[in-house]
Amino acid sequence: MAKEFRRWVLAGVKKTIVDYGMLASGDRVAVGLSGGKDSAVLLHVLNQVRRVAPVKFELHGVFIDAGWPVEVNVLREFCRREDVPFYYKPTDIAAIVFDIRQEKNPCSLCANLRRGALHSTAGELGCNKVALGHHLDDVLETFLLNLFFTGRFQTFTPVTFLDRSGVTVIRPLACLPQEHVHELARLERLPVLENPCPASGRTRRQEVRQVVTELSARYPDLRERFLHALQTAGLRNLWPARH
Ligand SMILES: Nc1ncnc2c1ncn2[C@@H]1O[C@H](COP(=O)(O)OP(=O)(O)OP(=O)(O)O)[C@@H](O)[C@H]1O
Repeated sequence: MAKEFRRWVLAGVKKTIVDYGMLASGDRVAVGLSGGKDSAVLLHVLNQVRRVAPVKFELHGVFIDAGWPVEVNVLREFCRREDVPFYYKPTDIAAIVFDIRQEKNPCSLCANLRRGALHSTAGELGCNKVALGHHLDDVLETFLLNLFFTGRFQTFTPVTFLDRSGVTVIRPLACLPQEHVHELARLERLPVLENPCPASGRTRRQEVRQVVTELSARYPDLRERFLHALQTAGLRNLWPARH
């Protein structure tokens, strides 16, 4: 059963990679490791894809240290086990967000700074791609966050080319619901670090996550329907721009 599940997840991720043309021969991919389950699964699964894929690409694990105490050696050891080089980048992000800027809603600034540091570190390492561990629940939550708080239809895309840094961001787990990502992390006993962020657990994203949990108890196919809607959305079905 567990073997079947592993195979099913691997096949799903491979399909997403092929469907969206995420990887090509010669790619050097910086895999953003946050210490959380999602990015641990991302590295583990990409490494399996690497072993069987017809295209040859490299993986590099990258951890951006925002300035909170974390057990970085756990990530170093995880990368060693996966036989992937590990890079550690110290930064002052926590001090900028909480002490200097004293942000009331710190999450988006913190995420932007971490992402900026990850892209520039990828560039320093000669990586042309950055892989992030966002899964289908993240895509849905981001869609709802944008709808509820900014009035826009907008969410992460599976592949995004960034003009400024010249790197391409890929999200190989984008079609996989969170419960499957977490189940694989459990089965494979992947390392998970405690999130030391003081804002963790009381964010708008947590609020929307609760909404998704409630809605999916009532409409169990919600995530799959949302994914289908995203993959088949046509502008014809939306309103035209106003004159
Ligand atoms: N400190 C970091 N260093 C490197 N990459 C990071 C870092 N923080 C986040 N990332 C990357 O960005 C993705 C999305 O970040 P986010 O903070 O939303 O994490 P998450 O959805 O809780 O996922 P995870 O379970 O991996 O922490 C992560 O999956 C990871 O690939």
